[in-house]
Amino acid sequence: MKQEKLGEEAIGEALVGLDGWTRSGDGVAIEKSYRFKSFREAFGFMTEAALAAEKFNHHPEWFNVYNRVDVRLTNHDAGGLTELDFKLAAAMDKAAALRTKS
Ligand SMILES: C[C@H](O)[C@H](O)[C@H]1CNC2=NC(N)=NC(=O)C2=N1
Repeated sequence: MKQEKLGEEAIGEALVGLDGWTRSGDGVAIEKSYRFKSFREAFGFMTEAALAAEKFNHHPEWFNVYNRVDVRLTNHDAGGLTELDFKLAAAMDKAAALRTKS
C-alpha cells in the first residue's frame, strides 16, 4: 500500500514525539545512531528491529560496526517521509530500550 508523503508540519510534530532522531541533510529521511554495550546487544536490537520492519513491510537503511548501529529511515516509494518511518522509529526505540547501552 502506497503511503502518503508527510508535509513539513506533520514531520515536525512526529519528530517532537521521538527521542534522538534528526532530519537528514537532504530532508528525505530521519536518522539516529544507537550505541550498545556489545556487538551481541547491538545484533539483538537489529534482530528485533528486523521483525518490526517485516511486520510494517518497511525496511531500514542501517550500518553496524561492533556496538554501534546507525539507522536511516525513508520511504523510497513515496520519495520522502511517511507515517511508516515514524512507526518503525518508535518500534526501534522500544527494541533499544530493552537492551544495555554503552
Ligand atoms: C514491494 C515492497 O512493498 C516495497 O519495495 C517496500 C519494501 N520496503 C520498503 N522500505 C522502505 N524503507 N521504503 C520503501 O519504499 C519500501 N518499499
